[in-house]
Amino acid sequence: MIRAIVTDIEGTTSDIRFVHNVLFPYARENLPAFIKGNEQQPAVAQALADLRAEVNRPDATAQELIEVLYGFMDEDRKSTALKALQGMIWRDGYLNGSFTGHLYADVLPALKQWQQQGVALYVYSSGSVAAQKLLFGYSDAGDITDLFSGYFDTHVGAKREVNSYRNIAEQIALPAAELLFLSDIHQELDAAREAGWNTLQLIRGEADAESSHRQVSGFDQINQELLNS
Ligand SMILES: CSCCC(=O)C(=O)COP(=O)(O)O
Ligand SMILES: [Mg+2]
Repeated sequence: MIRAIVTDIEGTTSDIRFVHNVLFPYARENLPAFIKGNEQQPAVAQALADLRAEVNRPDATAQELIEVLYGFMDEDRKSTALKALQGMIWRDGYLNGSFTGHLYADVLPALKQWQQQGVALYVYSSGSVAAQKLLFGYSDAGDITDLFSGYFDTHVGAKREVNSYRNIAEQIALPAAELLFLSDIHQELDAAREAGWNTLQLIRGEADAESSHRQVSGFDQINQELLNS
């Protein structure tokens, strides 16, 4: 019996094109001005210190770190420091109405139904917890953050590592066999399954022939039978 569902965002609740064509370019364009204008702010200073440690360059200047961050963005590196800074930059974009967080049409009705059935809902994304709360707080359907009981980011570990799912299960305080992870990426689902979790793959676009996970094309296909099986 599934007692908690943990969902990925990009490619699962939300269109990958929203992340790659709207969020990422917005962070890119605003990065230099944001760093230069805010580098003394404690949260920004902490992220820059984490980045210096990550690249083992303790004396790197803000300008040098901006170059590092552009390199990370080019390779879509899931660096915790980069993700923290992107989330801070996106905040302005959500607040000034530049965009709202994309949600597939099948997501909100399913989340509401699962919550009413007593299934606890969580988010796990490489995007920072702050960025996750912004996306769901300023979503196409308004603020839906009250649907979720908790949020996890790379502070619990990377999404393709088994230990990350062990850490999440420990924090949710449920056995892995009662947890379901929803993601579009089979390598993430492989890691969750190795940790004992149930898995379902969202196929929002192209088929994934290399996956051994059960697949659905939307949250509306995740019915009671699937949750109980
Ligand atoms: C909070 S939405 C932005 C997601 C993000 O920054 C990202 O890198 C998506 O990575 P994921 O591993 O969650 O697919
Ligand atoms: Mg994804």
